Amino acid sequence: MKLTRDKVSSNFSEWYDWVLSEAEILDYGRYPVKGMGVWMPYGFKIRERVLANIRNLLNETGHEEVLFPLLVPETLLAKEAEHIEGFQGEVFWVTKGGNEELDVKLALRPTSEVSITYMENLWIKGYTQLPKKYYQIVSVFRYETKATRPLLRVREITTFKEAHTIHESYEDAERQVREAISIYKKFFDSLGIPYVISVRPEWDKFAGALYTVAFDTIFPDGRVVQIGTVHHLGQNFTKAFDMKIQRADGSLDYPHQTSYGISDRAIAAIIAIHGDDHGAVLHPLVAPILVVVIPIPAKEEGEKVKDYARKIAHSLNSAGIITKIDDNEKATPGEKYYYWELRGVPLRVEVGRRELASKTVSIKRRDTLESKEVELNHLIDAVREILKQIEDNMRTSSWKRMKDLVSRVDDLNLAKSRLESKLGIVEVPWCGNNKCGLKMEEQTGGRVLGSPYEGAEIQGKCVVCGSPAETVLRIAKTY
Ligand SMILES: Nc1ncnc2c1ncn2[C@@H]1O[C@H](COS(=O)(=O)NC(=O)[C@@H](N)CS)[C@@H](O)[C@H]1O
Repeated sequence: MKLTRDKVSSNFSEWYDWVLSEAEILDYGRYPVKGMGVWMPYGFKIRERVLANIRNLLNETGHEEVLFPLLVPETLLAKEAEHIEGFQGEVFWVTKGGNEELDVKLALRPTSEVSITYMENLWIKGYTQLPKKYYQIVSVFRYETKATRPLLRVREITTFKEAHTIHESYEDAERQVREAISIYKKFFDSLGIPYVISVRPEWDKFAGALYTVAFDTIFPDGRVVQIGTVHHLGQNFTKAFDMKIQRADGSLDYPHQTSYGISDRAIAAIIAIHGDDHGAVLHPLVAPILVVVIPIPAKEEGEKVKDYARKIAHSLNSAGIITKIDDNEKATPGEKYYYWELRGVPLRVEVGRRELASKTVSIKRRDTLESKEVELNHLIDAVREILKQIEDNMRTSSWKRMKDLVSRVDDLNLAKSRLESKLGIVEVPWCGNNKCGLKMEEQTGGRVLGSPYEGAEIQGKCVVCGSPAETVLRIAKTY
């Protein structure tokens, strides 16, 4: 399937499904429950490496991993009015145990604010225990009624990395929002995934939040995907649970909370944004195999070539560079190239009689498909250096591709036509009035992502009402 990566291509969706199934990452659409797929061994290893990455970032910033029950009683979920209202249509309910009707129906958690606040109310009595930063990496369930898509819009999110924090003051929770944003920046930067950070509009914040800050990225088809969100919850949930703590000045008050989460969409972004015509291009940080060694069969000296290949694989593995040798007799080198390129292995080492004779190896990069000859005794350093170059190249090229799809326009019709032709994100001057913001969605057919979390240059006139702009609003076609 020919797919030009840089053109905003309509068959991105087919490419995406093709890579996930052909590379045996995820078997999606065949398991007999809509919106749920099966992680296959290779994909499961990618998933484990992504989770290890976010775990490290959370653990080194004082977050403590916990594990809450999957089932949430309706009485808890209903505590925070806006929250239950927002999730009402998205909850899977358990209503029976064996042959008995349950007296209180139980939700499969769609997210865990109410479960965590309920238990914090038992655990936390005073400000000396604060702040607390918990997180869990669990499955959450949402009865999505729009078309489901593997990893992007599923009914079981299997890698929901949700963090929940609690603080003595609004300001300390605000500081935590900033910390969460810097953690998510590090996470996406380490994977070379580009993003814009926006404060979601009032009408599109998380149900139960004071405000929501979201990370959005642009997929190769030009559509925008929300890949992470950070919410300041204020006292909404602690008031709903009547949870008061003793403050430093001795007064009793409701503590303030935040929550933030990244779902399977992070893996969807790694596959979609870095992939190419040959399949996945895996980031070295999450690739289950970093180097595949392929011996080129030779009539004479065939055994020597294989020994040479085995020696190379052994020295790379001993240096901690996960390497696999593909000495499958039944496949030709060309078939092996196709097989491992589809799976996005960052480096391929080809060794034949020529390399044996000259004590060199030929290294082929998966990201640029460039080859280079390397002396055997420089192999380890060369591989390490090239893996670093791959990381840098993946990040810079994906940021450039995204930046080319973000444009500033000062006219609503131009914004509409831009979204229809190029998709991506348009930024228009905005007076800050929600009425004007909603009008922009109506008139462009796009969705308002919100205003830049940081660094908006404020100039021009609101494209709807003409009054002086306070900031810009980002509009896009989203998943
Ligand atoms: N059906 C879905 N499939 C895949 N990812 C989803 C789905 N619904 C939401 N997400 C992702 O999950 C992230 C967090 O979800 S959320 O509703 O915005 N926020 C929360 O649930 C908060 N409790 C923070 S953990 C979103 O940013 C979005 O990227």
